[in-house]
This record gives sequence, structure tokens and C-alpha cells, in this order.
Amino acid sequence: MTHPIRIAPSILAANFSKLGQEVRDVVDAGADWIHLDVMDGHFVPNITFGPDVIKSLRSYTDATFDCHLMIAPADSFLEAFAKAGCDILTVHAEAGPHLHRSLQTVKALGKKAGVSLNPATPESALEYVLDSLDLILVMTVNPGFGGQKFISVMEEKIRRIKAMVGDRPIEIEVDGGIAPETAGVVTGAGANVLVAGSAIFKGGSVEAYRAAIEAIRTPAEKGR
Ligand SMILES: O=C(CO)[C@H](O)[C@H](O)COP(=O)(O)O
Repeated sequence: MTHPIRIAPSILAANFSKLGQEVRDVVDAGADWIHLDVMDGHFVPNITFGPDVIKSLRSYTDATFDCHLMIAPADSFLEAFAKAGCDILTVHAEAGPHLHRSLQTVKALGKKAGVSLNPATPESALEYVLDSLDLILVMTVNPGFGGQKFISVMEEKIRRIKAMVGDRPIEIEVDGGIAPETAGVVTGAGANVLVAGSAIFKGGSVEAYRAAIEAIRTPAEKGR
């Protein structure tokens, strides 16, 4: 199944003092989804924001809220993120303790379910949950911080995951070091959702964000 290319700006790189306006501006600039990086200072060495902040952003746009939970364990917080207005809830395979149970909980909450893999985690971790998935998020940097360099061996991992997915209607998302130079590489390997933070949130205006999104979308489309 071929999904459209989607550009999902990560608000990790936005101006936190005016997040609502940043979300509105980047959607006006052509963003398809808003990527929300939730970090707990335990699963990853950084802390960002939780469901209350997401709830406060919900009124700024109808765009899909794509929530990447870098928290462990995630299960006791899934309902709060669902109620905050997230449309997709992605948990990490490494966060434990029961990945299959986490995905069933997300589905029972009426949300789309995703699994993310850290760079060192093999794609075999997905094998027995594939039929519960709407999205697979391949981390192309180690999670925790924006502005890192794309780990090039992840191209092969995306390719293998694309082959595993086969005809299933699962979206393949990539996150970390996505920029005009890497966009065609990841879509050529099979990804269709491109998260980008530092490559988009620069310039501070709708016009600058539009140019940055197009600078990623054009090679992404060509790379397919
Ligand atoms: O999840 C993340 C870090 O854990 C960020 O979304 C990711 O790194 C995007 O940032 P950049 O585009 O600046 O690399």
C-alpha cells in the first residue's frame, strides 16, 4: 500500500514561549501532521512536556497530533494522552514491560497505534505485533535531542521494515536528522512520514517554514 508523503514538524525545535502560534504557523506553512516529542528524563536523557501542554495546543489546529512517547513505562499515561487530543500514540518497543498490551490499550482508546525502535533495536522486535500497528517509527538518531546527525545505516533498516510490512496499511515514519539531504534517502528506502525539527523551525515565520517544508518534501517525493 502506498501512503502519501507526510511532513511532520517536531515542535521540539519550536519556540516554547509561543507554542500555540508555532503550531498554527507550521500548519499554515504546509505541515501535514504535528509531531509531539514527549520525554520523561528516564527513558531518554531529556524532559519536554506532557498531556496538559498537548491539550492546550489542540485548539490551534485540526491537524493530526502524532505523539511520540519517549517514556517508560507508558501504559499508565496512555489514557491521558488520548484525552489530550492525540490521534496517534507511539510507544517504544524498548519501554516495556508488555508491548502487545500497550498497543491493545491504545486501540481500546480509539487511537492509532505506533511502535518506535531505537537505532540499536532490530526490526525483529516488530514481528509479533505487526498486525496491531498503524505506524512504525524508525529512530534515525538516538532519542532525546534534536539537531543530531542522521545514522546512515538506518537506511537498510527502513528497507527491511518496508519488506516486513508488505501489503499491510502501516505508515513508516522516520525521525532524526531529516533534512533536504536525507529526505530522498529515507523515502527511497520506504518511509513516507518524515519528522523534522531543526530543519523546519528556523526563520520564525510562516514563509520560512513553508520554504523549509518544501525543501524536504521535494526530494522526498523524488526519492520514491
Ligand atoms: O525525537 C526526537 C529526538 O528524540 C526529535 O523529533 C528528532 O530528533 C527531530 O529533531 P531533528 O529534526 O532536529 O533531528
